[in-house]
Amino acid sequence: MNEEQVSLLLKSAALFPPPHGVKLSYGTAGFRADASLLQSAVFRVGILAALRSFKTQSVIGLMITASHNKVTDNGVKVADPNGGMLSQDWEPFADKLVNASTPQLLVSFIVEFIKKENIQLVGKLSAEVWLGRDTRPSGESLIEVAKEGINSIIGAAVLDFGVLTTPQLHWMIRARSKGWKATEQNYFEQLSSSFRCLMDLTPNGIKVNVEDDKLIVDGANGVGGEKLEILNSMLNNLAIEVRNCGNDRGILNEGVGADYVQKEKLIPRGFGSKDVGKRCASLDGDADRLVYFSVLSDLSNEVDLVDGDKILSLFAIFVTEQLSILYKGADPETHSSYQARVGVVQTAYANGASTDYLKQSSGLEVVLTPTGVKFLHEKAALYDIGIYFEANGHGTILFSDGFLSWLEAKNNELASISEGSEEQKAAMRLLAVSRLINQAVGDALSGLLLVESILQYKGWSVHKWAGLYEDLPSRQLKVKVVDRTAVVTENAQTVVVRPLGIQDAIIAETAKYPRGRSFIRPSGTEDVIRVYAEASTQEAVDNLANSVAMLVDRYLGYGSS
Ligand SMILES: CC(=O)N[C@H]1[C@@H](OP(=O)(O)O)O[C@H](CO)[C@@H](O)[C@@H]1O
Ligand SMILES: [Mg+2]
Repeated sequence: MNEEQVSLLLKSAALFPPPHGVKLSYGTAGFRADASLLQSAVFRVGILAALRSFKTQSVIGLMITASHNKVTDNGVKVADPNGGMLSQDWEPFADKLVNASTPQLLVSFIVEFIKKENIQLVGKLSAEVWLGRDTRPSGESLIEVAKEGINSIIGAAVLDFGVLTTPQLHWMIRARSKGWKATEQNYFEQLSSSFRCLMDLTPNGIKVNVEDDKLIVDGANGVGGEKLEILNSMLNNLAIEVRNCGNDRGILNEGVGADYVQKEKLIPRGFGSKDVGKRCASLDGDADRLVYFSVLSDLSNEVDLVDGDKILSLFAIFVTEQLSILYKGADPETHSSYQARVGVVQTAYANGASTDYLKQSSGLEVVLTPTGVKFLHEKAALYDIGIYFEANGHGTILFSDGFLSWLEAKNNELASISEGSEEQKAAMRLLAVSRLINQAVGDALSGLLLVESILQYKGWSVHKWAGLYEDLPSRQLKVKVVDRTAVVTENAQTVVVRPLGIQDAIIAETAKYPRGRSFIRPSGTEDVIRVYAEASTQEAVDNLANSVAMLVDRYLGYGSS
């Protein structure tokens, strides 16, 4: 690094000192905290994004969002050129950068890192970072801080796209690095045209009166509602009513949104007895999560939840069905030349009934990873068609390049010999799915359109779908502790290895309940320990979850030391 660069960094870093006594970690999905604590972190992630762009010689994304967290929180995360999360081997550098206590230390870490990574900051090479933010009020000023960070690396350019959903930015970055059209408008066009294509391929005989069959969407008072309205205006074969758009004084994620509906299993604000039995969906604050639900009765606030596990099951059913249609007509030789490997990926939060269902009914390979999309995505990418979902509704489908080129060729071949045949339609459907679904990252909007087209294709109501299998009763709780980093887990985060003794206590407690299962882990996005429990009845699972929460408090709570 030359002198000019060093002095620019020292000068600008001095404007954004890190808050005293706050240690931040890149966590499950970037740095998150109360927005007032984030200026320094965002500035430094701006630097990191510019360096990442120099290193990869591709456009990098930087998103300001705290997703489902409360409106006063915010966060920052980086999208890599493939549209996925920041490569995990850069996370320790991100932690080091953000927690450096002085500008001098910050600069010395940067110097050391660019040497280690052999990043060339000089010569003809340049860098470019694209910015997006959700609708949090603090986002406006944090975006400006991110720009300061990026601009403090000489040769780095910045493009600010304003308010976007997180998956839109990831999609745009992926499209850009593949040399495709990459604007927000291109995103809407690709989603709407591939959705239309899927709807056109719906088998004859399914007559749908779209007005009677309206989908009602809870936008979490965030960015998703307004973007869905735009998408909706480009579709003419689906009726969507969006509520909780954030323009009716509702507060982001407060009593609304996918996280609330999935974790509390209660109806979001703005929904009520008038909606009993209707097909409803809920997005989270940055629209990368999607769950469906129906209002159970006008006497209670409870929902019949159709969570990420059931979306995963629906996608798996559809994909395997299309593959078998495609293979049926193929001569055995061609067929054996490409046997697509299909795999599904879940986390320990997946309802046990869903895992059983997927294994038994579809015979698919089911893999478990730790929580966090970065882990699921990585595993799903190992298949020709990898479908991953977290129970909370974050997930997508990944298609391998090899499979897609085979599929394109197959489609062309079928079009020339048997245009309009069932086999060719199956090929076209799978191709349309690969364009509709956001292959960069889980995306509530593209996921929603895929769900809608599959329900139409199958002629299924939300109730029929919900009845694929019955969820085991489950409960999630959060416990505030002195130091959540004291909890160390292994085995896809299902076994606690520190503090000593607590795992045995959890096992002993769980053994008291038929079909009992419980685990704890530190949240990567909130300052809490999460408790998950499952058992054969709701009463039993509530007791189990409460007992485990008490164990957490005994071992780690404020009275524990
Ligand atoms: C139980 C749960 O839903 N955890 C969520 C939540 O992470 P935690 O590390 O559990 O706070 O936010 C992540 C980012 O959105 C998401 O990937 C993850 O699934
Ligand atoms: Mg989110």
